[in-house]
Amino acid sequence: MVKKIYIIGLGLIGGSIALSIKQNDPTIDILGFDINHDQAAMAKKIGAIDDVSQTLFPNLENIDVIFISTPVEQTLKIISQLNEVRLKKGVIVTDVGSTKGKIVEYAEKHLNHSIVFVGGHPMAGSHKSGILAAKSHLFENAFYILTASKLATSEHVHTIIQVLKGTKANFIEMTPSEHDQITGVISHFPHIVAASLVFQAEKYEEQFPLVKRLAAGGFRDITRIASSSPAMWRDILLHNKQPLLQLFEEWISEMNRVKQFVADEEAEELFTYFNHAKSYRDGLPEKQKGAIPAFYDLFVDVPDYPGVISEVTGYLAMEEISLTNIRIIETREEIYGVLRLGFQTEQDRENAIQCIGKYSNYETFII
Ligand SMILES: NC(=O)C1=CN([C@@H]2O[C@H](COP(=O)(O)OP(=O)(O)OC[C@H]3O[C@@H](n4cnc5c(N)ncnc54)[C@H](O)[C@@H]3O)[C@@H](O)[C@H]2O)C=CC1
Ligand SMILES: O=C(O)C(=O)Cc1ccc(O)cc1
Repeated sequence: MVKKIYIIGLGLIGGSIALSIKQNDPTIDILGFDINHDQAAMAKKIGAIDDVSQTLFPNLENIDVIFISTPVEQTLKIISQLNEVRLKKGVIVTDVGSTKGKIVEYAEKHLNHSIVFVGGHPMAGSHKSGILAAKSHLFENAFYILTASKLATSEHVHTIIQVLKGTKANFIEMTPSEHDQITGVISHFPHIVAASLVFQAEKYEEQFPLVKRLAAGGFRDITRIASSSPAMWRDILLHNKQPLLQLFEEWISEMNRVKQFVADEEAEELFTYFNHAKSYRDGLPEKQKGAIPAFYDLFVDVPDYPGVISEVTGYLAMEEISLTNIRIIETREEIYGVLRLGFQTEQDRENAIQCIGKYSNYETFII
């Protein structure tokens, strides 16, 4: 039975895990540490953890499970020191890193046999960092991948699943190599593409200063993840080198294929290209959160006067509906403006439609 947990790294993911564990079982005692003391203090203030440790390795002899939720290079450094620490025999150590191969291999090679390592990766998150972005429901409906090390039994894996029950995630087991290839294609490589599109636009801005002002809508959507933590993504790319090198090759040859269609004005091939992409994408599961989560957007036609944003957000606050994003779309010059509101879940968006309809006559629509 898990009673005491230690969380190292109290940012977006460590904080969200702490909140979900606490919400599900307040009797579990959570001790936390972060090299950034303000993050740790804030984690305690918002009730994510019970106590802050002032050092990385305080007395941990009564800790049942240790979560390492730091950037992946830091995770390796922390694992490398665990053998020197007095820990409970059979303690389970798990992590949340976006890569698994290097971490699990390192843990298997270096940890003594009284420490059981189970790799973990919640496949949801955000481009935001830090404890203030943490949410107890961040992983609801998302996949949470577990990659057991050689020493871990199904009982150890089950213990981690039990501890993380409050995340309401869908747990799935795979090998570290499967994990790294899959996340390479659906998460890591798309981050590289997003950043490269931003570079391309920035270069064009020298010649066409309007680029920045016109880069709204689709461009913002496809490049949102380029706003993620640079240090975190640097480490992820360095950890997942081989699968990513393979993906670069495949991507470049795919770009060359499409480039040729354009050069040769192959209308039919271009139609087939987009049509195939559309039908595959349209078939992706919608309700499940993926590594790159969907945000549920709602558009509201509002009159263009000062205070209208606080009016609408005030209605949502009255009904305790949380927003993840808010933006005014300024491309129209008529009397009405459009407010784009982002929600974490489809249910929140549905509640917002009802709420705005109840308090105002503003028209809401979904695209
Ligand atoms: N951001 C995301 O959407 C997701 C991130 N991940 C993984 O989760 C891990 C953490 O990412 P985030 O929570 O997003 O980052 P974050 O930047 O919000 O939090 C990381 C925290 O770790 C602390 N930290 C760094 N080095 C430390 C050390 N040596 N000892 C103690 N604390 C240390 C930082 O001060 C920071 O508070 C990364 O490995 C990342 O790959 C996994 C899923 C989603
Ligand atoms: O912001 C986004 O959409 C992300 O891509 C979140 C994310 C970041 C890292 C992960 O390992 C998993 C999910």
